[in-house]
Amino acid sequence: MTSQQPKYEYVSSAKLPTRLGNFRIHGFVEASGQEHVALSYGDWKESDVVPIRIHSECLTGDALFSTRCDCGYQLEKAMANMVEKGFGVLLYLRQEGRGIGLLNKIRAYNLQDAGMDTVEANEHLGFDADLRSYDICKLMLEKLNVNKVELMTNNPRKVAALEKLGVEVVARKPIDHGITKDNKHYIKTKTEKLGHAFDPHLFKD
Ligand SMILES: Nc1nc2c(ncn2[C@@H]2O[C@H](COP(=O)(O)OP(=O)(O)OP(=O)(O)O)[C@@H](O)[C@H]2O)c(=O)[nH]1
Repeated sequence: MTSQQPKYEYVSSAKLPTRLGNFRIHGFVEASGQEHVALSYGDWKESDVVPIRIHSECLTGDALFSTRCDCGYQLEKAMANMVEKGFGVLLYLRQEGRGIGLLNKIRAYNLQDAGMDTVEANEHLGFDADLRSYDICKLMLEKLNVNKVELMTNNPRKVAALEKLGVEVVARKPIDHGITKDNKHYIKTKTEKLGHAFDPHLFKD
């Protein structure tokens, strides 16, 4: 009998003091070699509903303070919410640019500056609007002893993906954070074309 190689593996964890509080970082790897991390804050019981954020990598927004998108604002707000609540988990997935990668995202920025929206720009480059997978989240949550979640997101695809994986999503917590003059159009497109649950009044001038 041949043993099947696991698709995802837990690797290691360590303390991660941050500007927002003392987290722990947990490393995971896919069979393809793609690395991902989870951050945990505080402690919880198996029966607790744990506030979580599933965040896809956005180097420009998360690390370089870009205001073209709302990513960096949401990341910070989600981590701050966990500290305020006393516990929580961030699943940080390395799927940059909704899966098209950093350099294609930069190409897409140029197309957006020339008048396309974020979905049209992806399509122009030959990609679907959203190429992400959330399958690894199941192993990450199991490893962290999380059974029931309150998911911080405006993206209905994330809720559906978790439910399909058998994770109990007790509630969705909206994260309408970080709307700027630079990203208003981007967020409006996510709402109109990708089904994100933003309140339309947020886009009014
Ligand atoms: N293709 C493309 N991707 C972008 C652009 N701006 C940001 N992104 C990517 O969009 C993704 C945003 O992911 P998340 O922060 O998980 O959020 P979301 O799917 O928008 O949903 P929320 O949970 O509601 O925030 C990241 O992978 C970013 O790199 C863009 O202009 N074009």
